[in-house]
Amino acid sequence: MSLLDDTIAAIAPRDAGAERAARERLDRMTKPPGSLGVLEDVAAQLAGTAGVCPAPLPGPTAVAVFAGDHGVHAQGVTPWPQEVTAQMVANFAAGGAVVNAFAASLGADVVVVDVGVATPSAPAPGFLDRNVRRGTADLAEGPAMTRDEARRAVEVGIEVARELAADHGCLVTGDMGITNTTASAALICAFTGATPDGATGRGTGIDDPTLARKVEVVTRALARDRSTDPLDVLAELGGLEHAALAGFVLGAAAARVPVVLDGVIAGSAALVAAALCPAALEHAFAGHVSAEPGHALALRHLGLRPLLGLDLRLGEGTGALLAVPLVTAAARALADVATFDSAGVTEKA
Ligand SMILES: Cc1cc2ncn([C@H]3O[C@H](COP(=O)(O)O)[C@@H](O)[C@H]3O)c2cc1C
Ligand SMILES: O=C(O)c1cccnc1
Repeated sequence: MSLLDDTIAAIAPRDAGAERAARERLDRMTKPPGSLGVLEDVAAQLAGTAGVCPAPLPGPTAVAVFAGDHGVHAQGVTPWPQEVTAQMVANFAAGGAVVNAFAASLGADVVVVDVGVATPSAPAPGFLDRNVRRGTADLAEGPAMTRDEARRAVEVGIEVARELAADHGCLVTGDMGITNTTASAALICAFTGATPDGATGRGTGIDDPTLARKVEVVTRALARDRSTDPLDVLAELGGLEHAALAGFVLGAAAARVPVVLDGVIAGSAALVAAALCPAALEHAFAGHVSAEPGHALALRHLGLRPLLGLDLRLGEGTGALLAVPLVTAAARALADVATFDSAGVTEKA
């Protein structure tokens, strides 16, 4: 069996008993039942993933930033040059990007993974060279990659999740890849049935003619015949970082470590993971909903409620990192808060 098959076979749904115990404890805690709203769902989910109530605090935290380049850049769907991907990889490794600042504010580790960047990067602490291919082919013209490349990039994500899960209790998705919102839109349309017009957004902030071109590119890619097999759809329309992110979600679920998803790139990759193994998403949180319109469509399809809505449209893992304190707070409340009995507080009549 391949690493991908083994990983899917190892993924189990959340533990219903631990989750029930969490719900019962949340109702006995010194607060009106239900008063923590969505954080009660977060706490119960954490217990279900850990298989024990209360769940251990979900830390330390690591964000994995998967980087890749895209042949569809040739279609003029972004004003940014492709070399910005490799330049930002160097910036992440030097600690100079927004993701580094947000991670530092949490004490989270940042790992940068070249899974598909067009040019090699210099070795650096926290940088992993797991390049599968130096950028995808142009998805407007034909398949972005082969099925074998897609599977190998998925397995990079699984391996990174497995390595990080050995000494982290909370995993966070990050991405870098100029033009990757185009591939994200194509994946979202393919998996949810959304229209290119509805799922395609302005990415880094493009003008109207560029947006029209981007919608046309996504429409053209989707018009090709393709199989419905999730790996084939990924190979046809996705990016190498999307593939690795799908694997990262699967690997976290197999290791029973909660994973917090970032924006539209992670959301589209999570659709691939869910198509390969629906139970994997039981262990995921949507950190936020980004300004990219396809992201809300992906989350709705996945049945995930975003923890934050801040109109972010950056990626890198930034929105997901901002949600980590909410996940930690939910876990701490479940673990620490007294019950009516233990605190001697009288319950409602
Ligand atoms: C300097 C810079 C830093 C970034 N960090 C994340 N992204 C984000 O923007 C890109 C996707 O947008 P599009 O599809 O429009 O190219 C991805 O690299 C994503 O991570 C960045 C983009 C830029 C320019
Ligand atoms: O949703 C995101 O994370 C996003 C949106 C625009 C550009 N880059 C990332």
